[in-house]
Amino acid sequence: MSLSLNSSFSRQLRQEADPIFNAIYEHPFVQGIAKGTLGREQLIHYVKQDFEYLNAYMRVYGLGISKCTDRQDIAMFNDKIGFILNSEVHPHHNFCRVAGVSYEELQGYPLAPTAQHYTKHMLSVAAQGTLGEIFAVLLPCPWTYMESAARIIRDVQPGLDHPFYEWIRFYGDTLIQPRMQLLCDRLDEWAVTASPQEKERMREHFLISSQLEYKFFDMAYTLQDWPVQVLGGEPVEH
Ligand SMILES: Cc1ncc(CO)c(N)n1
Repeated sequence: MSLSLNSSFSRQLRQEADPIFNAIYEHPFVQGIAKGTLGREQLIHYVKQDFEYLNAYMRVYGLGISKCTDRQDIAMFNDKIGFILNSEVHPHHNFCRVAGVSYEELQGYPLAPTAQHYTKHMLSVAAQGTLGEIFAVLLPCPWTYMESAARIIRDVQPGLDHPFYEWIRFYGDTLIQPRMQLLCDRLDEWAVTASPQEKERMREHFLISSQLEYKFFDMAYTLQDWPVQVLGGEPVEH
């Protein structure tokens, strides 16, 4: 398919989200990664929440697969599920090692308010939206991390002695780039034939996911939780 007119829809969305991407980079959680100063409780809260977030993210891929008419799109989602299961555990292991806890003991916790908001946002778009809307709601996740990590590499030039070296290299590295590009390309192709109304929904999903990326770091930094503890904060069976 020709990428002519709308080939820049993803760039247009990225441009519009520029203040959000900048605010994410400036957020004390991301700056705490850059400076290697994040606290143990913040790392633990992040990993507990992100483990569950990534489970939901894979379910969104599954719902995406249910809407694919093309084998290449199925292969793209399949590759992304494999990437989360097999590779995206490394940055979590990095945080766990610094916090001095095992990964297993941080799994199965209930979602805090912002993680709940973000996962429900993605799952509702996945259930109700088109494949193009699913591309849009998913894209800020790899994009914000890739850019934040690339900026940390540029600004801090972390060496092997940096406590979060692995996390930074994982997201700033070239492995993520081609996968993200594929999702951008599919979003751009979709936008070529999408109606103005659908494109507006895609735009809204992209911007809300970008805002929720900021809120997710803020949730981890402030140890955000529900106002009243009724579950005892223990892991729960799903
Ligand atoms: C909340 C969140 N956003 C993005 C990523 C990167 O995949 C992640 N692991 N978690």
